[in-house]
Amino acid sequence: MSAAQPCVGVLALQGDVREHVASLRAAGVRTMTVRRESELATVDGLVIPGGESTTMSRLLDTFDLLEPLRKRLAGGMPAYGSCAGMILLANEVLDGREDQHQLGALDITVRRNAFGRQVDSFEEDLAFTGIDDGPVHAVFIRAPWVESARGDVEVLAAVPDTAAAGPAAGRIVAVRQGAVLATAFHPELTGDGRVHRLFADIVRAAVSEDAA
Ligand SMILES: NC(=O)CC[C@H](N)C(=O)O
Repeated sequence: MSAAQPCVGVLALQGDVREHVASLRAAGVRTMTVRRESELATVDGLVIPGGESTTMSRLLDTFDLLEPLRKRLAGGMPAYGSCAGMILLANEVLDGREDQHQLGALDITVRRNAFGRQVDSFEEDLAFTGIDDGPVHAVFIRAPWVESARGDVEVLAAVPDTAAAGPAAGRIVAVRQGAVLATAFHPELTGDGRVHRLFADIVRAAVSEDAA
C-alpha cells in the first residue's frame, strides 16, 4: 500500500465528468479519467457520472469496457454512481431500452426517468444515513428512483413522504451495498462535498483492507 491517497477514476465516456473530478479532488483523493481498460485496471474506485445511461451503455461497448468493468465490480472495486450511474450499476431497469447494459453491482430495480419527462427536475432536502450534519440538498434531473431494493442493500435516503412530493413521495433515492454507493441525484452539481467524502472514505477503507 502507498501512503498516498487512493486514486479514484471517473468513467469519462459521457456525462458530467468534470464536476465529479472536482468533487473528488475536494474530498482529498487523487483522480483520473477512465476511458480504457488499462486505466480502469489502475484505479482504486470508480465514479460513474450522471448523463445518459443508454448512451454510456453503448459507449461501454465501443470502448470495450463492459466486461472489464463488470469484472472489477465483481472483484469488489468500490463504485459510486449518480443518476445515470445509478441506472448502470443496478441489476434491473424499468423503462430502459431493451439493449441497455446493466453492470449488476447493486441488487436494486430502478425506474428510469421516474420523476417525469425530459425537462423535469425536482429538488428536495433529504436526510441521508451516514451524513449527520444536516440534510443533503438533492437535485434530480430526469432522474431514476429505486423501485425496489433487495438483499443487503442499505437505503440511505428517500424522498420525504409528503403530499408536496407527489408521486416521488417516499421513493428511495440513495443506496449502498458493500462498497457500492448510488444516488439518483447529483451532489457533484451542488457543491455539497459530503457524498463524495463518504465515497472517498469507502475507497480508503477498501484500500487499507486490501493492504492488511
Ligand atoms: N441526469 C441524469 O443522469 C439523467 C439520467 C437519464 N435520464 C438516463 O436515463 O440515463
